[in-house]
Amino acid sequence: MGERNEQRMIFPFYPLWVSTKYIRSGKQLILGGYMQAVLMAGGKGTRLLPLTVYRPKPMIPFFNRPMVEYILRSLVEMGVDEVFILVGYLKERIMDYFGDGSELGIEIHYSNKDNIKLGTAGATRKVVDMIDDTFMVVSSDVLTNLDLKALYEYHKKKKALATIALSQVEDPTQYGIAIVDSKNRITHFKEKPKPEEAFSNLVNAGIYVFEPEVFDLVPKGQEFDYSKNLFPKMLDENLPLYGFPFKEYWNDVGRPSSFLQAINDVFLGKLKLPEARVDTLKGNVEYGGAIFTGQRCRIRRFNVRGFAVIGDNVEIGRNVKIEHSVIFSNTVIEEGAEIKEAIIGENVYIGKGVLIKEGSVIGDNSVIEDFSKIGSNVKIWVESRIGKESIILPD
Ligand SMILES: CC(=O)N[C@H]1[C@@H](OP(=O)(O)OP(=O)(O)OC[C@H]2O[C@@H](n3ccc(=O)[nH]c3=O)[C@H](O)[C@@H]2O)O[C@H](CO)[C@@H](O)[C@@H]1O
Repeated sequence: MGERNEQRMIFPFYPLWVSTKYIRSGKQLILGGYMQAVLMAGGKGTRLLPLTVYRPKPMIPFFNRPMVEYILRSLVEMGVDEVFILVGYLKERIMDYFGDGSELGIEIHYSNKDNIKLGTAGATRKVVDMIDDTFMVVSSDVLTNLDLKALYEYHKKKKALATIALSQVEDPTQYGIAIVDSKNRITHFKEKPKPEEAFSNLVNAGIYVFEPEVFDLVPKGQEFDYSKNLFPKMLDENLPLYGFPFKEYWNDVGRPSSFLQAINDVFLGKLKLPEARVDTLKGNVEYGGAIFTGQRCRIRRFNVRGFAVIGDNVEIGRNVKIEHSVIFSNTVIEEGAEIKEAIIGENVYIGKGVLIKEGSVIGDNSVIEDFSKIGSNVKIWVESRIGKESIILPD
């Protein structure tokens, strides 16, 4: 909003409907020819702690790129020209990495830099004055093969005021659930239902299309959420809120287990990431597993089962066994260590013969000394030091 006001001061006689972004970007003044989107990236990612102590959830590396980069690239691919990123928690990490968006070929602006608690719809409200036409809002947490263009066109065809992409899941209790009528108009919506209230397994996938005027329903400067406030309000007022059920891959990476699942799904070809460059390095694989490494790694012959996804500058000693695990950058794993279904943070030292069991997460900058054992589902906080031959068990 601030930016537009500034521009209006510079060009005080531009009629209101001429958006200044056309002037900035030199794009053609064709209605509908310029697409804008909003990316929600202010959340804390609490369920992924300790991985989110030093990085916001969207910046968690996924095949050595921030997770959010994939959805941003999908927006670019569908023709989006300008993205407003709603930042908050650890915003600098996002802003430093993506800058003005020129490397991705889009124009990026950041909003809610003061991290005011406005909720997702309230924070979008702040940038809506800069948006002239139908636009998309996407969560930065999701990895999906959903055809964003098809969703956008569906919204247009239905003449909806808002359309929610709906995925089908087995357990809907962690999500917002919707019931649609035969024309896919949403008739009921409930955020995070109790098991007995779970009347549908069609869930809000965190990807929406809106007409800007919907935001007249959103109070300025107040906390207002899409799922808890805006969608129920639209239903109360009988406004056209549509669902777009889709069957393509979708994973909202809520927990360490769903993060590992998403990695596995890339190797299985279920989740397609153009940038993932998944390779199987034959010769290093004893049981038949797939390995993906970043740059400048020093790796001895080691055993992989399932997969090992390894960041930059990682050192791995002899006879290490890695099974369905992810190792972030700058980490050292000494001889004979065994790591199973775990996520090892950045700049971690894992001593000789250390055993890390399934479901564990080791926070950044930690040291696990020789022959220690980390039990199943243990979260080791950042900067921890686990002395030699220690045993850490879950609660
Ligand atoms: C209340 C809400 O939205 N619920 C939806 C959200 O649940 P979920 O519990 O995942 O909602 P979160 O609050 O974690 O975050 C949703 C999105 O909003 C962003 N964010 C969050 C808080 C904040 O202050 N600023 C901000 O930008 C997050 O980065 C994220 O991209 O996504 C699910 C799909 O994944 C949907 O099924 C839920 O209906």
